[in-house]
Amino acid sequence: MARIELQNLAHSYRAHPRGPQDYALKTLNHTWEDGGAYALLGPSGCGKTTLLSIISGLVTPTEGRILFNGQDVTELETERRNIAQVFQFPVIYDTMTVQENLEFPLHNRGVPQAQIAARVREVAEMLELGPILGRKARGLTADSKQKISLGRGLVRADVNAILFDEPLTVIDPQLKWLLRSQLKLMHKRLNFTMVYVTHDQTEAMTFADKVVVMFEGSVVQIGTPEELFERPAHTFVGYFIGSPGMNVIPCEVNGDRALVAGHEIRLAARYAPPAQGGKVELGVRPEYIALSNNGHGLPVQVRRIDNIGRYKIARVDLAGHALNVMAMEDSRLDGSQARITFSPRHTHIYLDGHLLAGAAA
Ligand SMILES: Nc1ncnc2c1ncn2[C@@H]1O[C@H](COP(=O)(O)OP(=O)(O)OP(=O)(O)O)[C@@H](O)[C@H]1O
Repeated sequence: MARIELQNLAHSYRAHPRGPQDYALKTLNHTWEDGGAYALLGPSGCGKTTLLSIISGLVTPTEGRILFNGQDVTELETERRNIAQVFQFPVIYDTMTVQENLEFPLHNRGVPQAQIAARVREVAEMLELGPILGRKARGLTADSKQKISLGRGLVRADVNAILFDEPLTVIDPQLKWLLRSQLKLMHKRLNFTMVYVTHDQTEAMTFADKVVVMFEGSVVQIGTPEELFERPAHTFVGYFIGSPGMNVIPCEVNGDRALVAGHEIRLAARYAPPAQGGKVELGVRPEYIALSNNGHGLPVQVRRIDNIGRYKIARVDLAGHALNVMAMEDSRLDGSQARITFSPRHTHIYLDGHLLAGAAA
C-alpha cells in the first residue's frame, strides 16, 4: 500500500493555458495516508476524473509531481504503478468462470496457487460471490458482473492503491447500499489505500474516512463526513452536502453578531468586518434552526411545509431571504407567522465563499 503525495499538482487540457480558468485541476498539495479510504466528491465537470487519471497514470499533469511512498511516479506509465482500477462498467472476461476471473490478476503475476485459492475464497466470501464461483461470467446480471470487477480489483494484496471510478453506477439501488458497506468492511479488513470517485454524497460519506470535495477544479475541503457537515469550509460544501443543503444568506458582521436585514443573530465567535470588502454571508444548516410559534427569535413567514417522513421541512421567509428549516414531525407549525432561532455554534460566516475562522467570543 502507498502513501500518495500530490505536490503542486495542476492540469490543463489546453496546450497553452492562459490563466486559472483554463485549468481542469487547479493547484493542489496534499498527502493521502497509506491505508486511507478517500472519496473524490463533486458535481459533473469539477475535475474528479482528471485527478483520478493523474493518479492512475492515464494523464500526465501539466504541473507538479505525484509520489507513491516517496517515489516520483509522475512520468511512470499505468502498468508500472502497481494499482488496481475498477470502472463504471464491468471489465471482466465473459468466457471465464467467476473463479477464473478473480484468479486472473494473481495468475498473471505468478502468485503461488495456494495463496491464490485463499485470497479468492476470502474476496468471494466478502462479496457474496461464493455460490456462483463455478458459473461462466457470460449471462450473469450486470450487478454480479460488477461485483466480479470489484473482486478483481480487491484480490491483489500487493497494490499501491485501488482506484474506483463511480463503480456502483450500474448496480441496482437495493444492492448499492449493501455493496457500499461491504466495501467499507473490506477496507477495514484489508487496509488498502483506496480512492473512490463519485458525485453521490451518500456513497462518499458511507465509503470514505476522508471526503475530498471538489468544485470548479479546486479541492475546497478534505474532511471526515462529520467535519463536512458541521463545519463546511466553503459555501459550496454547505450546499452540496446535506439534504436540503446549508442555508446561505447575505449578512453584515459586527463582533459576535450577524445582521440580516436589521435583525441581529448571535454568533459563537467574534468577526471584524472584512478590511477589503468582499461578499459576507451567513451559513446555517436547516438542522440548526429552531422554529416555534411563539417566544423569542426572528419573525418569519412560513411559506410551505413538506412532510418528508421523520421530519418536516419548513420553507420560511426571513425579510425576503428564503430559508429551509428542519422541524420534528410532531412540532406544531400552524399559522403563517413563526419565530426562528439559530444555534450560534453552528452558524458560520463566509467571506467570498470561504469560511472565516473568527476569534473566541
Ligand atoms: N480529455 C479532455 N480534453 C479536454 N477537456 C477535458 C478532457 N477531460 C475532461 N475535460 C474537461 O475538464 C473538466 C473536468 O472534467 P472531469 O472529467 O475531470 O470532471 P468530473 O468531475 O470527473 O466530471 P464527471 O463526473 O462528469 O466525469 C471539464 O470541464 C471537462 O470538460
